[in-house]
Amino acid sequence: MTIIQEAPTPTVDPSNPNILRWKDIGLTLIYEFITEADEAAMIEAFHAQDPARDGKKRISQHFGHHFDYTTFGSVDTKFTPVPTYITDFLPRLPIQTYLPDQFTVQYYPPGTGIPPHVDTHSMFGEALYSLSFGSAVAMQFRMSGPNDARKMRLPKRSAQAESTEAPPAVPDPVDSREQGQQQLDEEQSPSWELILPPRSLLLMTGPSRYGYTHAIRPRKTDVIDGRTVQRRGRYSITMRTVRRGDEIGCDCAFPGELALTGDT
Ligand SMILES: O=C(O)CCC(=O)C(=O)O
Ligand SMILES: [Fe+2]
Repeated sequence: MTIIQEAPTPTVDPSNPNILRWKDIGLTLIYEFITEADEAAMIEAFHAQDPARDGKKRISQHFGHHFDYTTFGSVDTKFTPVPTYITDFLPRLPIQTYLPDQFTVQYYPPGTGIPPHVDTHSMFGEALYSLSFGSAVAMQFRMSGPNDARKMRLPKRSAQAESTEAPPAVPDPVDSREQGQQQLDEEQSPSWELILPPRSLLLMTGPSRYGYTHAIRPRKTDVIDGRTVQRRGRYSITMRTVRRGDEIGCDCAFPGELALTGDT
């Protein structure tokens, strides 16, 4: 059984109460990063391309360098121009030394979510952003362990075939008793949920980016400030920076990586 614990307490930026930081795990949440007018325009732009709102599945739109669900990397030959509703806010992202160049806009009808995963370490830069709009949602974090890495879904074909890098390592086999114990430990490793309000920007770096899985549980309600609240349609823009050539690879201290689910 998964143990749910209280979310750790953030530090509020002394000069801007809209900025919350969990410094030890590299997590930042910025409230009201976009205006309500921006939000309305983004929702309209999304549905101009994908009119359905009443489906039961998450819908994704890809901009910039596409994510390739067979390699968990990016496709260099597929580039979709990035809409101005995204490029307009890039100069306000908290990290300006490098900027995202891959954008996935997703619509989550109420009741849908995304399974626990760690976005690929080797293919994307450290900073991982999620801009939420349309509805609040709870994002669940859980420290990932070696068994999570073992469950990693390897790419169907290696994006590194053309590069000089070795393909992703297959985790060492372990004896089944040890594996069973680890599985138990991990199932019992506590998870906690963080409410992402509409118009907020989440930035994951360090441990929260590499050492924790993140997920959205598929359910119709969330508990916000002690009240059960119905989810409405929620949208997000996941922003990543594609690593290229020599930058592909990962020497971080965290165990393995879980690939994204390839269902979109
Ligand atoms: O919808 C979100 O906020 C996060 C989505 C996500 O984790 C991803 O696309 O990798
Ligand atoms: Fe993710």
